[in-house]
Amino acid sequence: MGTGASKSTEEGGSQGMGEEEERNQAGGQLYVSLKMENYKRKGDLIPHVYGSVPLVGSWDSSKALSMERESASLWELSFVVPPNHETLDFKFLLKPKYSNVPCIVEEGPNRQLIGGTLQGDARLALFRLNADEVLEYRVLIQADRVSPFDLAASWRAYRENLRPSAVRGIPDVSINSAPEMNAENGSSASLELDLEHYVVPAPTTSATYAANNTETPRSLTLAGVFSNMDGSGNVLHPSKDGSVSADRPATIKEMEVIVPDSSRIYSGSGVVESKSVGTFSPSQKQDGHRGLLVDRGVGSPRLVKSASASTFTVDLRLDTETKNSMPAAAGAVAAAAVADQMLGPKEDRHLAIVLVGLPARGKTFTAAKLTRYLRWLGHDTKHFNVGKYRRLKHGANQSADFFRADNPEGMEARNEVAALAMEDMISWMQEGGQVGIFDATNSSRKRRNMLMKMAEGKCKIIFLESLCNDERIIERNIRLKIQQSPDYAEQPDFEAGLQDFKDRLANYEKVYETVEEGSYIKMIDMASGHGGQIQVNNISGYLPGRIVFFLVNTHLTPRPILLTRHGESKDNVRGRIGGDTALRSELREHARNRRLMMLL
Ligand SMILES: Nc1ncnc2c1ncn2[C@@H]1O[C@H](COP(=O)(O)OP(=O)(O)OP(=O)(O)O)[C@@H](O)[C@H]1O
Ligand SMILES: O=P(O)(O)OC[C@H]1O[C@](O)(CO)[C@@H](O)[C@@H]1O
Repeated sequence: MGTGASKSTEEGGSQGMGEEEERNQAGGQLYVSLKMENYKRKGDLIPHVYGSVPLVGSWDSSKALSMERESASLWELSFVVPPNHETLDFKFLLKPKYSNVPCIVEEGPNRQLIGGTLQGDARLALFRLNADEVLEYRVLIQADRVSPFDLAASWRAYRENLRPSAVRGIPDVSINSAPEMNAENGSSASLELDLEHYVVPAPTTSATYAANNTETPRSLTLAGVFSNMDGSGNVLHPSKDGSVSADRPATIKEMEVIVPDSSRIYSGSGVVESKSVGTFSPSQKQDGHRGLLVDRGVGSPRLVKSASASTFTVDLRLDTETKNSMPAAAGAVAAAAVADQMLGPKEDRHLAIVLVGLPARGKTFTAAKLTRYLRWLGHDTKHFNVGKYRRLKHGANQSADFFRADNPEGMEARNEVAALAMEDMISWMQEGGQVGIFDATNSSRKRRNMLMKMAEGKCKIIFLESLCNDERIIERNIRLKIQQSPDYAEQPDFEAGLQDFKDRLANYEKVYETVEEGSYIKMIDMASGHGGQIQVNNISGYLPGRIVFFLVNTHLTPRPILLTRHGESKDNVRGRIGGDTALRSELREHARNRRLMMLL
């Protein structure tokens, strides 16, 4: 018989509430393992699990998580939830891995997991194939509390070996299994948290254009509204999450790029003074987030009001207490992502970062970097680029006239694709997505009002405006855009492309309205190499604080990274390589000088 042999069940009766709460406080997550015995594959039918929360598909069988074959006839699905997770109703079902038909849901009421404990009687899973044929399988459901350290170790082992491991007795972590290329063997699940997905564009040599890596319109796959080429030769590839991505190496044209002096030296104290100007809501609370948060060793920003009411200082010194109390562990990222999906009031779970800025102000660049950072912290984040939607719907060869504010067709077309991208982003959030990054110029108050209306009651919006007053940087950016953007891939004449982009920019400049409404962060001259400024208004909460911290610290200009070998060590003198002995004493001075050289 299937059992709810969870640790929590056994402990539930004997533990006092205080103790249980204490254990929750101490961190750790519940590692839930669902197993089905003796299932021999019937055609392409594979056991799946679906249920009431986004993690298991929100009762949408097409998003059910497929179980993986652990041995010839034992199937398993495991995931991590916080100990005080929402009630999880779920059922087993049989269906093909890449299709939703046939879909045979197990008979009987929903199974229910509360606090890692299976409610009610454990029972066989019964699948009625037709009037005469019923299949029965024993299922095992187990929840174990694991510490962030064990999770981290298990996660690392998984990443390193890509096969089941049993570090400290903990089975492998498998979260949000997604369809993979090899449908036949049904082995290792791929992980939703593909932290390497994003490539930050390197300005001069990047072969990828950051906007290509962003989300593709849902309607592209559903209704065929868009063409399957974005006008620049991009081929659309189905990806593992069922969406489609487009990529192609940018056409590199011969041109000269002027790279301004990028040196930015911070003082050794780690305190950046007056980098930020503006208001910061006193209601900011670092502890307002209920999910497990991962300290990535970067600390939290401490925003200290200075004597002047309108300025504050960002203190970047690490809070050693916080640093030591949380593991900077990859495995805990997984737990954080799951915890974030399941905890907190619904309206607080979704954040939209809406970029604002004239063309060639680094919006896409910033959006891609921020996406990667937030994913790295464990937050489910997606980047929606309206330019990509525009290219797919209207082709990539629109001239500057398309972007004139007094061109009603152009305006309608632009607003339409912006609304489509926003709709897609909100739908994705309603399916459990956490942070959406909405990347367009959003350069008029009217457009931003439209977005705020669409977001009402669904997500919180923070505008992130990029302003740049340095003509040299703008010129460099524009030249890079002509080189890399699919908008100019078909334009063989670099100068003609340059002129068209400058005309486009002029059209935007005529009607540009800087952000003065709502919650916003302004990045001003951040790429100038002279520090720049960040202004914030009406920003509060853990995640927005992290975002400000990231933007303050991010490097926007190319800079050298110096690597150096250590000098000759005492072991080296004895002919040994490796070990960890001290340097030859006469080399210590040399090492000190070398460190100094690197700091300069
Ligand atoms: N804060 C910034 N200010 C100015 N330039 C920046 C900034 N951040 C990055 N950049 C540079 O801007 C260049 C162009 O960036 P990007 O394509 O992201 O611009 P964009 O604003 O999205 O343009 P568009 O609206 O035309 O798509 C990048 O190569 C990057 O080096
Ligand atoms: O419709 P908006 O807000 O101008 O923003 C989208 C447009 O911004 C751009 O990035 C401007 O260059 C275009 O690629 C894109 O079509």
